[in-house]
Amino acid sequence: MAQYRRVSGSVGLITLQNPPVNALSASVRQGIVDSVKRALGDQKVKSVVICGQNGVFCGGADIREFGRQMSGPPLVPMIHDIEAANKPVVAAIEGSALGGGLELALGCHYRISHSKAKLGLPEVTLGLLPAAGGTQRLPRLIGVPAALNLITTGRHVTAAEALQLGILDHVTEHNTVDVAVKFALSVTGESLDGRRISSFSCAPLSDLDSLFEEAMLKVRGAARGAIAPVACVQAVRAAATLPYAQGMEREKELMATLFHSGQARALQYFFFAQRAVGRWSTPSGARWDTSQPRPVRKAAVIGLGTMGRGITVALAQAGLSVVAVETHAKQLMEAKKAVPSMLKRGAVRGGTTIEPDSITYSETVQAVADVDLVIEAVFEDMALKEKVFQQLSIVCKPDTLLCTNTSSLDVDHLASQTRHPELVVGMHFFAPAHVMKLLEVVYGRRSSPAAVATAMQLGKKMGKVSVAVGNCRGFAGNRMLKRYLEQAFFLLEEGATPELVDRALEEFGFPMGVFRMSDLSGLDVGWRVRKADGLADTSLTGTSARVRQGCRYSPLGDLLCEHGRFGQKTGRGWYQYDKPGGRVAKSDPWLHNFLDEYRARHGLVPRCIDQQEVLERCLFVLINEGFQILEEGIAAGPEDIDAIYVFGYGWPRHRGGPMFYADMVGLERVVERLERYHQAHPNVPYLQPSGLLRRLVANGSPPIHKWRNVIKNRNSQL
Ligand SMILES: CC/C=C\C=C\CC(=O)SCCNC(=O)CCNC(=O)[C@H](O)C(C)(C)COP(=O)(O)OP(=O)(O)OC[C@H]1O[C@@H](n2cnc3c(N)ncnc32)[C@H](O)[C@@H]1OP(=O)(O)O
Repeated sequence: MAQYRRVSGSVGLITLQNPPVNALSASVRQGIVDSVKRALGDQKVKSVVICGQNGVFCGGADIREFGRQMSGPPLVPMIHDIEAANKPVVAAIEGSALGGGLELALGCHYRISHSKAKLGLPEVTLGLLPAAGGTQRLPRLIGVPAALNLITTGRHVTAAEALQLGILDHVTEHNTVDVAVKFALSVTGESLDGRRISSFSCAPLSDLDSLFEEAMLKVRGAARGAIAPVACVQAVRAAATLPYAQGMEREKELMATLFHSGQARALQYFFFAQRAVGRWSTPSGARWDTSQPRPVRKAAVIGLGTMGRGITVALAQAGLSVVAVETHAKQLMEAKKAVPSMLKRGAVRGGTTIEPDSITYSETVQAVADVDLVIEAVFEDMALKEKVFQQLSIVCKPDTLLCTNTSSLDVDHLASQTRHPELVVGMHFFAPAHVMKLLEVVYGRRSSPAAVATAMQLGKKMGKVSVAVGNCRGFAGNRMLKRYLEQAFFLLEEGATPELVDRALEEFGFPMGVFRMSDLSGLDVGWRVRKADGLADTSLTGTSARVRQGCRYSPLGDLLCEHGRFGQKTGRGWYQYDKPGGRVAKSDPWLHNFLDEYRARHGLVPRCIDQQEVLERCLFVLINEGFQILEEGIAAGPEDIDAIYVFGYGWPRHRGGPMFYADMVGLERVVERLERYHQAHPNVPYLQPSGLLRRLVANGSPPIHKWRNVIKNRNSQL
């Protein structure tokens, strides 16, 4: 809806009304069309102001309407009519002017904004382009390079930046609508000839071709295989090279290629999925809307290795005062140097300042006596962590929340070491902890709703996407990753190379294939875990060398570690690097020889493996584990798993996440391929489709937003 009234005698005030963000639904568009008509037809009205109710101008098109039968007046002619009006129209921007919201404002003759507002054209993040004239008006208003940047990244800019770029005419600290009405009165009767952006020409540039070539290279590099950024560049190019009307035609054509694409569906699904993970629940009935988080003002970090340092920085950046504890003097000294410089770099990036005295350092755990929350980040060793939790339970206030940053160990067992197991949860950060967006909040059997709520809220305060998951080996993310890694190893045994596997995954859209990623994070990490589990015994010979606990096992990773090949840090891993710590992976003839010899030793005849098999084996097995995790209630819904994979494991966002991908591929096909691979590899039990996956197929493969019903109701017929 849009409300219309006359104010100050001669200003027609149109207020968009569609909470919470005044999205341009069919009824809002109809309301605008009707109101503009009324204002222009009313002789008493000399100028018009458009604003949004509740301090938000407009969050853009109503994303929930996409993919449905479109109704109501279309945006393009609506904005065209506003621009063509013979009375000045002023946009009064508060809160957000995004997507279609900013395009509406660009159709107005003037734009006045509150200083706290954010503006942007984020369509690219939804797999679209700004197709209500945004790609044609913005370059004409602010120049091609700046418009290219905003449209291809979708970033939101502050009012101050928007003013500097020339998007806004005025920024105010006062009541924006009042200021806009006053302004509208002041421009009554003035010529509008120079105010219609569609009549502008783009500022000429000397080397247009190389500008667009560079832009194209940049977007292709940033999001492998994503089609929307490419279309955005093409649309802006049309603005720079064609008259407005032809540019609009090109914008429309390009939008048509995107609008119904799988990528747009995936990105729009993911937009809502990110928000759904905030509405967490646990099997014991704790929920986001009924569990009260505790205030956390002072926190502590135990262990200042790579993870502990990152967590310390993340907490300080969130405005907490932090006690950073490291019992090894040398490590403490190094951390005291590293943390401030990480903070400084973060401040430069984010334009913030952190009080240096918000962090105090200590060599003893006694220093955490008065904190509200502790995050343990010591070496991944259960005996060591047990000791730390026993100590914390004695030293801390009785109501202090005790969190562990373990990536796979049993949170319930750690809780059992304390006096208040209900106050223990996992907070699983991803390296680098101050940069990576993902936080897995792991609730144990006895974690209280308040403990889970507090960790979830703290994650949000740190700018993370916090996902609540249950306690099991590897939680959700690493448990799925294990299956993916194992398949990659098996593929090498069967004849693939690291290059072939990585190429397939990178072409799928991962920033790094599994072997490059393994070289980056260090092969020794998994090796230590496998050794602790009694799996990494390379003295075994014959068939038992490749079998553990009755299942197929590949000792390839263990063998590489025994050769001292830990990845980038040693300059050798699945690839070779020019020096230890080198970043550029090169194919390594030693590794290929090693694989040949390994296969010969085990009587494995290499076969030709294509990209499709790589993708199906690696991804479907990971997806299958995801279904198992849903079945067990470790994750509450597919959105949780998808958020974990996009934010923590580099799953390409334009593919929506593993569970959404399964929905796109078709659950029946996933089952059929898994069954086929299981037949070929009967000693790999987790290639068997999970019970939930089969149940969904038996229920007619419902779309992903209905899966929760099937999960909730084991006997559901939907
Ligand atoms: C021919 C075609 C022509 C034109 C095409 C135009 C394309 C577009 O305009 S696409 C839309 C572009 N806009 C956006 O991408 C903005 C999306 N929204 C946001 O970024 C944020 O919501 C926000 C506006 C900055 C507000 O943030 P915040 O205050 O943190 O609230 P949220 O939790 O994000 O949102 C609250 C609630 O609103 C829902 N929502 C937000 N925006 C939209 C929207 N554009 N359409 C529909 N729904 C929207 C959001 O999902 C939340 O609801 P939940 O139920 O919690 O999911």
